[in-house]
Amino acid sequence: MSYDVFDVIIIGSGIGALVTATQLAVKGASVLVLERYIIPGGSAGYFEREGYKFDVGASMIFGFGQKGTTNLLTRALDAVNISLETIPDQVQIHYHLPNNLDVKVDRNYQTFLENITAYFPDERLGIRRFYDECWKVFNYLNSMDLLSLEEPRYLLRTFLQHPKSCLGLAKYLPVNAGDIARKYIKDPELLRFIDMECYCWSVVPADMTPMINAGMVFSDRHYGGVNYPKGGVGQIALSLVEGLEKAGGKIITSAHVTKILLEKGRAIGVKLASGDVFRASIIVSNATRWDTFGKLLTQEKMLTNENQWQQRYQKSPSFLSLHMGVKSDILTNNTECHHILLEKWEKMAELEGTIFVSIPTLLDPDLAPHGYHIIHAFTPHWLNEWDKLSQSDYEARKEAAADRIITRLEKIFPGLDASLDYLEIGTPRTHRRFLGRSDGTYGPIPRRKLPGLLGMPFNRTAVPGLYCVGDSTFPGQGLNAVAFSGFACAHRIGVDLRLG
Ligand SMILES: NC(=O)c1ccc[n+]([C@@H]2O[C@H](COP(=O)([O-])OP(=O)(O)OC[C@H]3O[C@@H](n4cnc5c(N)ncnc54)[C@H](O)[C@@H]3O)[C@@H](O)[C@H]2O)c1
Ligand SMILES: CC(C)=CCC/C(C)=C/C=C\C(C)=C/C=C/C(C)=C/C=C/C=C(C)/C=C/C=C(C)/C=C/C=C(\C)CCC=C(C)C
Repeated sequence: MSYDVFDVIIIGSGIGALVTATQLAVKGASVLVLERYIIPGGSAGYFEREGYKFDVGASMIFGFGQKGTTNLLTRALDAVNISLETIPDQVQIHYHLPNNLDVKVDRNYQTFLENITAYFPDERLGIRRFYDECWKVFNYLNSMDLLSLEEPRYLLRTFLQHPKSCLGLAKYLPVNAGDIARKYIKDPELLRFIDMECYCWSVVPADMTPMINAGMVFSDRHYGGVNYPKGGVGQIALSLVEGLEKAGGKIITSAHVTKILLEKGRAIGVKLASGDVFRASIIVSNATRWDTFGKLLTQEKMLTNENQWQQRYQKSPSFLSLHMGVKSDILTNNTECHHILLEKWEKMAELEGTIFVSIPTLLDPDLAPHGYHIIHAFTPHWLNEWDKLSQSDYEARKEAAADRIITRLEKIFPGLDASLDYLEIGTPRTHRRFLGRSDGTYGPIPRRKLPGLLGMPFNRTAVPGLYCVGDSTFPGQGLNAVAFSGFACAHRIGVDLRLG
């Protein structure tokens, strides 16, 4: 048993955690990050097999722009004097949708508008108005420093400096993207396209997707753009850890926190599976809310406000992931890095409905052996389909699911099956085991239509001394979103600890 004392202990090392840790370390706090897995990064981690370097999650990275204030990954690395080489992606997504709706979302805004308008010429004005309104939200965000909305002096200062942006954002906080889309667009097929535009990163349709997040994604892809870190997504976490250590912070991997310790109701430390105990003035959990309040805090009664939150939000499904190494000659010259495949609109949000595809080697060929590409295909799946199976049933189910997905992908990548060199199949069980996420969930989604982002909790919790960071906090899923949550968390803690 050890009794080291820190200013801040952070449970987990996802991007939300590492942004919090680096921000606090450069402010002079003594920070300890405890990660249960063998490497940092969480959903933004990687693994290597037979010469391939696979990203655990998708490879579509926002937040690496060079201008404005919303480029939060660039800013987080800048703060610890690190810059990462990134490779611009000219097309955010190539959609392969029902009724031969085949649309590329180009980095250039006008080109994208023309691509979609070609399918819906009667909706030219509505399309323009919807996406322009998204720009309005983005421009408000991109005009101000993005810090803790729980810090009154920051709110006042920001309001005095940017009253129009603050009032504008306050107006959009309770709004969902579907409300705005239906104001301008009538064509049901086009509204379904907007649903898919939201679903493919928020995993809910437009009516349940907060307008602030839609404003970020639908505009930043044409502003800072989608940029891939050279060496793979895992480089982001490795670089943040390098910066953390340079700034005096510490990380321990293979350190599984099993309990948050309370004294007179205040969080004062953590206990590890090894029995080791660490103490700190402040504890931050990067685990999901279900894990933090259901497992790490061993109170008999769930806190009332967490209970209320769980009545509003539920766990999204997890994913079935196919990490494939394929011969490069099956991809034609104009193949894009990211694809969405859906054959029937009504199946969009169903199990195995939408297939997401990332081919990061089109941007960074060094991630695979010469002459080969990585294709990562994933599709929503629930844990209960995979739990409590014998090993042989589990393997057989994985093979059958992979066959179904590969057969469907043959439509956009003819010859895929025959060109397979390597295949690793991840299930919701894999996500639960390696990411420590309850049921392997991708994150919280509204149970029903909610007022935009108003119901998402900030970083402080009802337990004094305990904060949360990551996709269980405002503004939710996405690397740039959890980076915001990290900036906000560190800002609030910095004020609470009176750091300079
Ligand atoms: N844009 C993309 O393509 C992309 C790709 C990957 C991930 N993502 C996003 O990343 C987001 C997740 O980031 P995040 O910061 O919320 O966290 P995360 O889930 O990625 O990381 C949490 C970390 O905490 C660790 N952990 C959990 N319980 C622990 C315990 N008890 N003790 C010690 N360690 C523990 C896990 O091992 C994991 O490393 C997701 O919302 C997803 O949208 C996006
Ligand atoms: C002062 C007063 C009076 C009022 C204050 C009002 C105010 C200042 C409000 C401020 C609100 C703020 C600051 C909000 C900030 C919101 C942010 C930063 C939101 C960021 C969102 C980022 C998102 C949603 C990023 C998502 C990214 C992606 C791509 C996620 C995942 C993608 C996949 C899993 C799919 C990949 C797809 C394929 C095809 C492989």
